[in-house]
Amino acid sequence: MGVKDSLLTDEMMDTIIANAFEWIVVVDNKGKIIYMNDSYCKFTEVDSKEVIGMHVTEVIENTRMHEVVKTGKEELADLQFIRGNYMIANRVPIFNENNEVIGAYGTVIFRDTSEWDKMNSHVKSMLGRIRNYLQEYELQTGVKYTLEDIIGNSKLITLLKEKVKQIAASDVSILIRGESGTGKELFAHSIHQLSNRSQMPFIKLNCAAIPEHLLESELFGYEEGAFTGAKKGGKKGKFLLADGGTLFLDEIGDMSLPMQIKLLRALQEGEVEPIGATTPIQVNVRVIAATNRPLEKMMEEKRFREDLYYRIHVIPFYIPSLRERTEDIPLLVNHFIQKICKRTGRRITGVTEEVLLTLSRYRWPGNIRELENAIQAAVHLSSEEKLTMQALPDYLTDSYSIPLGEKTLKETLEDAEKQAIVQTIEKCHNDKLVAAKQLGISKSSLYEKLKKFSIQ
Ligand SMILES: Nc1ncnc2c1ncn2[C@@H]1O[C@H](COP(=O)(O)OP(=O)(O)OP(=O)(O)O)[C@@H](O)[C@H]1O
Repeated sequence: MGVKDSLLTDEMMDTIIANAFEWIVVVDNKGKIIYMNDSYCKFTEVDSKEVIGMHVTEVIENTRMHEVVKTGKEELADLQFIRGNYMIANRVPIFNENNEVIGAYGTVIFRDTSEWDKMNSHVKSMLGRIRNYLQEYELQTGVKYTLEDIIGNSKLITLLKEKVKQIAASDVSILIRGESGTGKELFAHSIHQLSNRSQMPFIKLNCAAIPEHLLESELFGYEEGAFTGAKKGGKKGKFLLADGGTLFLDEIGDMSLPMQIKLLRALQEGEVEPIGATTPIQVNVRVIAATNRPLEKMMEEKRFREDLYYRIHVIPFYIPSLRERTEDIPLLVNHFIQKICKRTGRRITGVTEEVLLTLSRYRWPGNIRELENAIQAAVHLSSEEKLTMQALPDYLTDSYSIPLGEKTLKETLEDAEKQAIVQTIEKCHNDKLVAAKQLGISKSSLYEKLKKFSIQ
């Protein structure tokens, strides 16, 4: 709605601009004043009608408005000394449709830079306090991320963020599924941070990273002298460290069957028995588990226990891959550029259209982690203000080329067929009937192909 159609009348606009907190001056292309608002006139002790037509240098000390109409270049946040004070001035040229400068407008934001200094130091001290508080909170609880750290405005991510808010307080177990690098850990932290346990510890254990024989002592701890090599005083297990808080079991699909039994027992009984202990210890822990493994198939093959599955799968939580939400790529790219520039002191303002298109087309098997690494490499390689195709790692720009000479024609065609099937099923959110329709084949022939290519 334009000003003319709105309830705002021209008189109202005049009053607002005349008394605006900012001082405003408008000049023509010769530097002659055509408007100066009341508050600016009061300060410079001139009459708002009399100044019209005067050269701006006759009215305002140290002005550069007459220069801006000559250069056509805006000058932002410039310091200008007026009547004994440094002020912060913005000067912006005005162009006509032929791109000729027809004038300029200037604003002065702070009448006195001490106001600005005060405000600046106040903001800085607040930021410092918040940072200290966050560091302390991270140190005390282990929580590194909150929902605000999850970047993305696609429908899928927005819905997931809503779901986090709904389920965080419920205190039930959650199983987060999703490919590697999709942000499972970020979501686990955010759920804990929004739960009633947020002031208690968030403890992470990567079940795939710990050798089988050490996993039990990592989870449940041990008593002094429990085995040769045991530490003096024993060791607290992750369960006890997480008491009152949340235990995040990453890569739970990689846990061996004997460990699954022990974990299930601890979850069911609410108690753990450190190795070498004679009595169990009560614990109150919420478990958030994560995996990229096909647990249902593993259950069929008796590689994952059904009872444990149902114990941890109270609320399923699926994080879509990056290729299912390419709308998030521009925001993520900017986020990572800013993050990396802040860390390295580089000045990169964005990416070219071509780069954005390339990034949106790539399949991102390593998801957001891979995107972050690619941007990091590009920022380091770039000497331009915007990231260009030259700065992108080769594999991103070559991703559509066919590996000539490496595969037979039959294999190449099969690869393409497989890729088309996987992508379509993902796009249809696993609805095979819809996917078959989109691929132009029957449901039974889709199932045949899934079997042929061992697609789960
Ligand atoms: N939505 C997001 N916004 C910003 N950064 C993200 C987002 N999702 C993931 N990341 C970043 O991507 C990286 C991988 O995230 P994370 O470790 O949570 O993934 P994951 O799914 O747990 O991976 P894995 O299964 O390999 O453990 C981290 O550096 C994280 O900060």
